[in-house]
Amino acid sequence: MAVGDIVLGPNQYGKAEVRLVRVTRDTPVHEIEDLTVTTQLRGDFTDCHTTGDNTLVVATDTQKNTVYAYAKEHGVGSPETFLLRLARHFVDDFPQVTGGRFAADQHAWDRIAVDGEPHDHAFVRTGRETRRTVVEVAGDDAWVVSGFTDATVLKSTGSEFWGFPRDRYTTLGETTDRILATSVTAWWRWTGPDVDFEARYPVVRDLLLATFAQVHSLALQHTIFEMGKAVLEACDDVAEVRLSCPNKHHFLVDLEPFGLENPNEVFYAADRPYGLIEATVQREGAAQVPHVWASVPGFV
Ligand SMILES: O=c1[nH]c(=O)c2[nH]c(=O)[nH]c2[nH]1
Repeated sequence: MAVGDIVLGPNQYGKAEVRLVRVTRDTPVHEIEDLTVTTQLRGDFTDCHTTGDNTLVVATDTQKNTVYAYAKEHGVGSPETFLLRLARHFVDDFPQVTGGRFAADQHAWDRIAVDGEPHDHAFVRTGRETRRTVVEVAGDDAWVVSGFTDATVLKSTGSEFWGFPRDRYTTLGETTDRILATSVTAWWRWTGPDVDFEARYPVVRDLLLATFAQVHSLALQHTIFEMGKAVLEACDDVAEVRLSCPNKHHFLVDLEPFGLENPNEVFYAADRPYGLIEATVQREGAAQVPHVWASVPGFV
């Protein structure tokens, strides 16, 4: 092949955002699991792209059907386990599939309370954050990242911001007591695929949010580093943590024109612009896996 010939570069394909609701109804107390699943296969698909020969193409419709059939046959369980099981099927059962990317968002439901009791089969979607996972597979290797988006958190004190450089464009005042609010997007990479994800996910998630609450913040940068550090210190099965946090500014309203004092009580919650603070927290010298992070949405 001569230099300059047109060739196919990296590619993947699959079904995006398969909406799956699995009801477990073995007893009168039903359980629901609600996921949005994306499958993307990688492998020997050159002929399809270059000549239209579909001999090796596992149709995206088949991929979608497999998601539903696997939910019936194997149940869902943790989204991570569900994706690993799907990934192994596509890679092990189709020789042309060498790997892929598999992603799931989990939508949370609570039981509706009736007379103070949780109802057996009626649910309300919670406004909580969305749990997410991405699984990357290449041959026998698998990498799993878990995380969540849109966990909106606020502390009404315990946050300072001062000591920053001042130039002729600086108007921001220094403060030793402000509201700190953000919508946490957090992702962490597990050291391997053999993790009890259902047990470990809430441990990491709760630790991140508890650290947000407990750290006396000198900057949002300071807080998010401490959040990641707390997880790495407590969890041997987590290799690294990535956080993306918009600084949801709360500006003190000037009530002086109305003859009122405002000792950090009345704020204007600004929408835009917002500071966007992002960081990776990792173990020194640890091996990096940039190809996994390249497929995690929402990171620079
Ligand atoms: O926690 C903060 N970090 C910043 O970098 C910054 N910049 C700013 O204007 N406010 C803040 N707050």
